[in-house]
Amino acid sequence: MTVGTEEILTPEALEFLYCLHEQFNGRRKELLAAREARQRRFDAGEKPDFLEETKHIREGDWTVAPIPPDLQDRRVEITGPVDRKMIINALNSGAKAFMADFEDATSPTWSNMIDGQLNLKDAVRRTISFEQASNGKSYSLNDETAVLMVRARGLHLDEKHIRIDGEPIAGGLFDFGLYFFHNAKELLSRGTGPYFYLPKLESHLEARWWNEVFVFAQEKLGIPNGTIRSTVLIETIPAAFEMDEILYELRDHIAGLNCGRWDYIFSFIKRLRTQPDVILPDRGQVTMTSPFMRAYTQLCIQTCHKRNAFAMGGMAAQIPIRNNAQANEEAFRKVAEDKRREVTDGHDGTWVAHPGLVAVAKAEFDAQMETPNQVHRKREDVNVTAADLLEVPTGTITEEGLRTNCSVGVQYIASWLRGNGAAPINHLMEDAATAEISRSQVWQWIRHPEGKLIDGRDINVDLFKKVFTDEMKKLKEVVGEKEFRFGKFNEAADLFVDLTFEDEFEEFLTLQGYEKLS
Ligand SMILES: CC(=O)SCCNC(=O)CCNC(=O)[C@H](O)C(C)(C)COP(=O)(O)OP(=O)(O)OC[C@H]1O[C@@H](n2cnc3c(N)ncnc32)[C@H](O)[C@@H]1OP(=O)(O)O
Ligand SMILES: O=CC(=O)O
Ligand SMILES: [Mg+2]
Repeated sequence: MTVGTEEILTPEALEFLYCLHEQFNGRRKELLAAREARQRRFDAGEKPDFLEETKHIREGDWTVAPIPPDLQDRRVEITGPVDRKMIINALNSGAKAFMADFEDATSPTWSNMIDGQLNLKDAVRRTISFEQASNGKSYSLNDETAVLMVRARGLHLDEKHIRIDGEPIAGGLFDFGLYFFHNAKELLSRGTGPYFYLPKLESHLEARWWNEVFVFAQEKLGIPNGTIRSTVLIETIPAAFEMDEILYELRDHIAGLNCGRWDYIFSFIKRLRTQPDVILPDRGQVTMTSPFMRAYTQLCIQTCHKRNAFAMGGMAAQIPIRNNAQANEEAFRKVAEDKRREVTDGHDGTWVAHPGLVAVAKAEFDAQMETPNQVHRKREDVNVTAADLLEVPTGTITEEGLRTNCSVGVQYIASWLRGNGAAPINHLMEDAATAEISRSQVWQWIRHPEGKLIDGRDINVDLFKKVFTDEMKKLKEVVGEKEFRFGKFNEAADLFVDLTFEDEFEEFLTLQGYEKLS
């Protein structure tokens, strides 16, 4: 048993999880089935669009409940896995908030899940500390720390280690339920609150589900309704058409929306993958200045500010590069440029992946945002249509792009299978969302009639096999035979190939990956 399990899975906490599962798992399964049904409609050629039946909400005059004082200024939020040392580093980083991540940045092994809950429990009580065995360095919290927020797993993921009447509990209910159960009252006594990030929502009905979970959980613990505050990631293409509705459903429990750019690109590919006019160029060519990405971020800002909610920016992939000052400077320049664009557009804050980037992002926001947020900038000048959100980015597919997708995808999956959900690869932050882009591009390029390299060669199974074999050979040379064998690279390569060859597109690589995790 993982050390500390008894402290987290107390009889009372298990009873709480049981109640959440009983109340909400049935509806979760219906919502997942609704995603599948919608996919079939997209496969038949339907385009995502604003919903007719919720027009009154989009056109209505309403705002979300006032946002708590400690969430008013979120100009820089750091994100990271629920690892003990990283939690301390993130809370001490100088960022206004820290999103502790059970989703994209975490491989959901049982020990990661239990340790993560223990670490967060200690962090909330400020008793968290860490000794690094390799260099004897000690870690503890500074007097002033970031506001803690927790991202629970998405609706699609199960937590297979807790089964109720033979069924696994939802990963998201497990993460939310345990963090809330153990910490909500403590957080309130310390003048803050139970704050969450909600990932990968595809509709306002999913937001309604989360709202019902919150209402139920607060009542069960005797905590006032409206205490929980969540920030919903707009990181799927269907959700971009339901931003008002998502805010509306969660209006008593919302703090804002966040533009989760990497999953958004993945979702665009995944949901529209069979449509003849939809094919994306190399991953490196799809940027935040691509018109469809600008349309979505601008609409998010306008929608949030109209409802007095915050519009958070996203994650630039660059991270500090040690031992190469010039490359490091270039990485910082790119992050600064990204953050400058976000604050100029009207975002109220942004994400960074690394403590070394807090100052870079803060400088850009400080320079242009004198107030704690800029919710007063209503951006009434923005006029985004469905066609703008669906504008397919132009560019080219190169052999290099195909090779990078294979290599980076396998390197990330190997890391995830080893229990690390975020990894530095080619000096960029890679996590579950970025890896999904890589493998979904390869899947689509092989099958799409326009799946051709810039030199006219067809991207087919033979080309993929050749490129993939080459890339695995190169990887083996770089990491070494032994590391390749024992570092889960073979398993990762097998999974990448399986996902690529399955005609029925797998919704998330982490679903098959999870079967291989302990
Ligand atoms: C698409 C999305 O969902 S984005 C959000 C999800 N993704 C993430 O949260 C990624 C977060 N970032 C990370 O996990 C890491 O920065 C990585 C994996 C990208 C790079 O990690 P590393 O190569 O180990 O970073 P590096 O060696 O430069 O770290 C230096 C120090 O900073 C710390 N550090 C790095 N990133 C973080 C972080 N996000 N939070 C807290 N501490 C961090 C390290 O623990 C290390 O501390 P130490 O000096 O006390 O030992
Ligand atoms: O969760 C964030 C993203 O970009 O995906
Ligand atoms: Mg994401």
